Amino acid sequence: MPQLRLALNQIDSTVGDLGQNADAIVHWTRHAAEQGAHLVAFPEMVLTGYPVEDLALRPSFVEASRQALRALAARLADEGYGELPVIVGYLDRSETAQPKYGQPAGAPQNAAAVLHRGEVVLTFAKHHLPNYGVFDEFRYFVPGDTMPVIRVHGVDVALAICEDLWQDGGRVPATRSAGAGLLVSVNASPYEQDKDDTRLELVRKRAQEAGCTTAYLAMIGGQDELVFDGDSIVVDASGEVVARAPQFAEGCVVLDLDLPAAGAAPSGVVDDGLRIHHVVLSDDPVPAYEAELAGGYAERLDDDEEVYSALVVGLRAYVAKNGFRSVLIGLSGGIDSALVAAIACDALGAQNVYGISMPSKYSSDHSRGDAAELARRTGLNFRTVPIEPMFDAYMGSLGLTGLAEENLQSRLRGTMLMAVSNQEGHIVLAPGNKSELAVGYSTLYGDSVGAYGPIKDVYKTAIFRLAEWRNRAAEERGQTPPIPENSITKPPSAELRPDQVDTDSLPDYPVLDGILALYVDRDKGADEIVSAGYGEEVVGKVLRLVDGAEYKRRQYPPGTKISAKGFGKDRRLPITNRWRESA
Ligand SMILES: Nc1ncnc2c1ncn2[C@@H]1O[C@H](COP(=O)(O)OP(=O)(O)OC[C@H]2O[C@@H]([n+]3cccc(C(=O)O)c3)[C@H](O)[C@@H]2O)[C@@H](O)[C@H]1O
Ligand SMILES: Nc1ncnc2c1ncn2[C@@H]1O[C@H](COP(=O)(O)OP(=O)(O)OP(=O)(O)O)[C@@H](O)[C@H]1O
Ligand SMILES: NC(=O)CC[C@H](N)C(=O)O
Repeated sequence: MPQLRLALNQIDSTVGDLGQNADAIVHWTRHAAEQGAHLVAFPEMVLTGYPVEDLALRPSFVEASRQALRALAARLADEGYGELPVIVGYLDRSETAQPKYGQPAGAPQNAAAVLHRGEVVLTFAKHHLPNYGVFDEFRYFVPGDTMPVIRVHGVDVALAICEDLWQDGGRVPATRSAGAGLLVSVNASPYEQDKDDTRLELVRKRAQEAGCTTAYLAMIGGQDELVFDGDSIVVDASGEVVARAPQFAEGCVVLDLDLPAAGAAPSGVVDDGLRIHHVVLSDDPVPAYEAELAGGYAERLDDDEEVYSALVVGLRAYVAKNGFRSVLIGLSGGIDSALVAAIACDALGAQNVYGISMPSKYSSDHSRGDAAELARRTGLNFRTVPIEPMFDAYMGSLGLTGLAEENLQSRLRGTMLMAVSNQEGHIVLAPGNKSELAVGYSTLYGDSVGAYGPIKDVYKTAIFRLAEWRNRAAEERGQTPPIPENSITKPPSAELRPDQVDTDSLPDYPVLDGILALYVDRDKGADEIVSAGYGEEVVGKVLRLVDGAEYKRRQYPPGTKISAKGFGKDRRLPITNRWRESA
């Protein structure tokens, strides 16, 4: 059996930065060459970044991607890596299919290419286009209709792109029909809780269907609301795991695979009308090499650590990729802003995190003290600016009462945060959680101001769990737990009027989150939620609040998605909407 040394580069790329992405590909190809690799792969659309959204509709960007691909092929050869075949995802256009929006050139395609000896020797487009959740690929792309197979050192390697593995039919059975000895799938699969288990089962199943070792190469990093968690997987033809890369870590998995020698060159049309496109790069057996490398098996993170890591990676990517270094947070002494501050310190370093306590006449002593204690524990930059003089000035002019008076306090804090952001250049983090966003429990242009919402997809009940996990993790490492115990144990309160607590307006969080999980995440109707054991009255109230807060959510900043249904592209509801659920 020939052996093939495969290098899977689980790396980050930045949407639109063709130059920097090409540099990263060269860097990691050099690394793979130094490791003696015979075949090198990079993730889906690594050259352009993923997802490019409506940039795909701009012919200038499509051309730039095609041009960057050709330049990359030449550069790899110039730098001495021409003999090494490199699989690179990029944005292409079809020479034949008409664009959907009348652009002058052919329709855009989510494509990948094999670069060898300075040339683009093979290109192919994704066959199955995802069009659900956060994906809109039918909006942009036309599907590919070939089955790419490259012969590398006497092994036939079939190629696929992400969704090609998620749907039945297409390139997986075609890999078997083509008699390939290895299937390499390049991916950009956004993080969701528990998706690692789903992916593992998927890859095992598809390897058995394809009848060959299957390498699933994942992307790492973050793009706007999405986090890419890595977790590349290689399984053999029987579905046994051969290697698994770490989650949330950039790097290269290099492994030696025993693979069957290729037979006669595959040709013809196979499953789903896919025409085999077979390119022989090298029929020579693999040159002798010495060191035995193993891909290894990185242990999975536990559930809370995994979510927390996703929140850290998502925030870090957003801040860095948008050209910022520092963030600003209003610190109330409560658990939400404390958790956001802990995440920010882990993502950016405490020296880049700025917190302001902005007490009003309703702020309790403990809320001021807890905010200061958080700053002491984490080392973030801290100051206190009371809002009372500004509040008094507004009240003197307007004579506000009730909710208007309450919301004014929140808005003064929002204005203050934006003013300091303008003055000092930090971006403002919005500390709203998924429970609050669901029911509209925040003040528009008040505590909802900001550039990014790190915990907007985390329910309040999970906020407590994550805070406790982060403190426990610190203790286990012999460090100071970042979040003051009091911020975790005191009853949540907006402190906008005397003795206010969240439960004055909302059901207890376990009940609220239970209902939201059914209504928001699973689109259950009122009857089904009541049948699940929740009271008719509370269900009616929560559903009314959720429906009535759509306008507020639309104006909320973007933030890291961790669930299968975040408040972003996953859940698109009309703002103007008279449909109401009744139990
Ligand atoms: N469909 C629609 N499309 C566009 N705008 C719409 C609208 N419906 C109302 N509006 C407008 O929205 C505004 C009302 O919204 P808004 O000003 O936010 O005020 P509102 O939602 O009435 O009140 C804020 C609520 O959030 C609570 N809160 C505030 C701050 C922090 C926290 C916390 O614990 O985290 C909780 C507070 O106790 C109160 O219950 C009005 O200007 C109204 O005209
Ligand atoms: N006294 C304050 N000083 C600074 N920021 C504040 C203050 N009060 C509220 N904020 C900001 O407004 C956000 C909403 O806070 P609020 O206390 O109303 O409710 P919360 O959702 O329970 O949040 P938290 O758990 O952080 O207190 C806070 O996370 C914080 O960023
Ligand atoms: N880029 C893709 O095709 C991703 C789609 C796939 N179902 C996933 O979530 O992993």
